[in-house]
Amino acid sequence: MSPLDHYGLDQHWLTEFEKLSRKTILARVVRVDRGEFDAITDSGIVRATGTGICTGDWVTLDSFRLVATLPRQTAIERASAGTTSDTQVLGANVDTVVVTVASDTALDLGRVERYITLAWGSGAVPVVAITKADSGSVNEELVLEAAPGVTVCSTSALSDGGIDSLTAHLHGTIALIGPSGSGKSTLGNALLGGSVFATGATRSADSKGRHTTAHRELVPTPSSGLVLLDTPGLRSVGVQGSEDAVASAFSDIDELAATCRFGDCAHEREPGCAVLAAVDAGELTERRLGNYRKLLRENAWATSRHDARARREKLREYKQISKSLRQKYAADGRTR
Ligand SMILES: Nc1nc2c(ncn2[C@@H]2O[C@H](COP(=O)(O)OP(=O)(O)OP(=O)(O)O)[C@@H](O)[C@H]2O)c(=O)[nH]1
Ligand SMILES: [Zn+2]
Repeated sequence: MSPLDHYGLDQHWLTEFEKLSRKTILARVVRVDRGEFDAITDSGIVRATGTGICTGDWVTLDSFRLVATLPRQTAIERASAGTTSDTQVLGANVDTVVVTVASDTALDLGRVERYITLAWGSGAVPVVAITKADSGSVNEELVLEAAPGVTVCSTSALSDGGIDSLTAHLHGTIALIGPSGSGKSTLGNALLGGSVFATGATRSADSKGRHTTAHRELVPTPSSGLVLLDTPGLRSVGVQGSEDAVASAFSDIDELAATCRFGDCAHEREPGCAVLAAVDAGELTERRLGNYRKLLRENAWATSRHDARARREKLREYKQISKSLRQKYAADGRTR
């Protein structure tokens, strides 16, 4: 058996690889540092050079240099905070995104919805894991308001509670995402059956947690055939570029909207609005509808900002071309 088999190698990647040059070797990116990365190959972990890749990517190498990145099947991308319109890829080729929600922290349903939107937007399937079920009051029923149609499992890494039933819902490459201190690394270790990821003691006063996972690293589980990707706690999660992801995360509202009287109903005050009727009937909370609108707005804004940047880059390119053409004509003029 090749080490790659433990890192999620399947027929899809073999087929993709066969389309490329046979002189290279197939590898999967396990960990990325500045300009360098660790990758697993047929003959174990190697250190290679290259940029533009992220943990989870399938790549080809030639003498420890990156040659090509195979097309990503999924990518967890978040809009980075601040004024740029850059996105940050947190992990590639992830099959299941486990969103961790700590039972001992005040439940923030809006944040859960945000993470679930991020997960659907990646192309992977989200699963919610309530962590620290041994100490806290957040339960599955409470979380389901923010996650209709999504599997929600209560777990405790201390007592091993719920780990097996969570594992039953996982397949392939798993990414753990959630706020700092929400128990991602501890859950990851429980899934691995050992201590691989560094865990941190939370500051008990505010339960905010210190950042303990500095690197995103792929680790195969010995028994269940899963590959785990631990991510650092995220302070902010911007969503962008995917109205479909918002529609998936809010499938209940999406389904209601299909039965509104007007096809272009904005669910503000239109007659025959099924969404507002559901709010009136107590079937949908104002909070959830409000967050749905907010994520749609944020998504539209990020997309337009992205388009504006693309236009600026195009313009800069044209200016560069016309400048070099002017120089060329000027030079031609002199020699003529
Ligand atoms: N009681 C209890 N405590 C837990 C459980 N899981 C995690 N903790 C504690 O919660 C704290 C944070 O856990 P981590 O696993 O480090 O959290 P994290 O999400 O990986 O944090 P970052 O790496 O900072 O993003 C640690 O003190 C853990 O011991 C659990 O099931 N029960
Ligand atoms: Zn409506």
